[in-house]
Amino acid sequence: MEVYQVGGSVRDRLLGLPAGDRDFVVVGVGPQELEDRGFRPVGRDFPVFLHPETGEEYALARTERKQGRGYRGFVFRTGSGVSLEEDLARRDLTINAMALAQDGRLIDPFNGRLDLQAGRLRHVSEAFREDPVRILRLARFATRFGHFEIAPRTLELCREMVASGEVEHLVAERVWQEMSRALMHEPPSRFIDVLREVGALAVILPEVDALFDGAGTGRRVLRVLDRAAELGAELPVRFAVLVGRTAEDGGSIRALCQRLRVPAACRELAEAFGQLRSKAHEVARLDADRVLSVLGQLDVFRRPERLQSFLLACEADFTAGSDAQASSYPQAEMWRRAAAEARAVDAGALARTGLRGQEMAEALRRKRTARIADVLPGGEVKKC
Ligand SMILES: Nc1ccn([C@@H]2O[C@H](COP(=O)(O)OP(=O)(O)OP(=O)(O)O)[C@@H](O)[C@H]2O)c(=O)n1
Repeated sequence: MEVYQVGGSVRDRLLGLPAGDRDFVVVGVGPQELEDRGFRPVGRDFPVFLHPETGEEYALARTERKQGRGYRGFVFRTGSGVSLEEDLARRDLTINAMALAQDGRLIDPFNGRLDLQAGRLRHVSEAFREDPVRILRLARFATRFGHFEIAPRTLELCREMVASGEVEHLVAERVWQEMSRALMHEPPSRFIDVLREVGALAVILPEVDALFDGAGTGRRVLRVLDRAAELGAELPVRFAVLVGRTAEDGGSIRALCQRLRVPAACRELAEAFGQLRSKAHEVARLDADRVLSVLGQLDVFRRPERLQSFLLACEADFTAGSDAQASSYPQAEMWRRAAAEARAVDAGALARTGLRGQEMAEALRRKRTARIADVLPGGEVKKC
């Protein structure tokens, strides 16, 4: 049996990048022979096996052919008759379609190395069409390798795939998997730009796509996204600034997140950012009651860590782009101090004085607003 290292680990090795997971292709044997050698079958849809010692993935060389729509619509031919070249030919991009033989020889029938050197993302063959996830992967690689260009025919192919309705059948988990990885590269706006360029954004994130129709909100959102990346923001912050402003058109961030099965931490921050960003910027003009109400909406009493992410999203929003007056965000410090003061009120001590229910809530509110007022620039409590 012949064994070849294939896919992303070969690409990254040629780029001199640290090795991630290695994948292997096995040629010249069938599934039974691999099992006889102690490999454990794991693939539900494809014949993939784990090496008995290293646990690395070994797949039988296979060809795929599309049957029906969506991610599960594959039938494939596999077995000892499929060659390495046939296997490589059904892969997505030339830079991902190289193989390394055990003696160190590079097998590169589609000139992946040349494309890697030239900084070019190019599909291997028309078989690219078989899997719409590849559009997202293309956009992700374009983001990860920021200086790479996408071959015109590859872009055209993606547009044709979108036009044929293929992208509508993407499984939510796969979309989120690619998007969440892509947003962590720099600058993350490239991911959105590529998806827009091929028309896929309108299908995957129509709410975000719509921001590009009118007064420049879309471009502005992308600047904020890149600024969040510059500030070293985590995924929830990047996601929040990307989708937060879709609520302004009456859209529902919740519905968007449910559709894509976005994790709760990302969804909650996006909703908070969407609702509260303007108030956060204006803290100097808010009275203590309003400040307390925002802190309550952010749930900072039960989840103090949320404030930090929220403020980072707001900072990116406030300081992004050429039209920003400010490069710093002093509001963040005000919010932190206000939150610290509000949290310092001893609710337990109040409860021990015998206050209950509404009275207790009111007393707590008054104590908190009094302390918050001390650290606000105006220094006053609104009388109500
Ligand atoms: N939709 C897909 C997914 C994967 N592949 C092929 O399978 C290989 C392994 O895929 P995967 O491990 O998911 O990604 P990598 O390319 O290794 O990239 P990353 O470093 O981002 O994991 C890819 O290189 C590519 O040859 C493909 O052709 N089409």
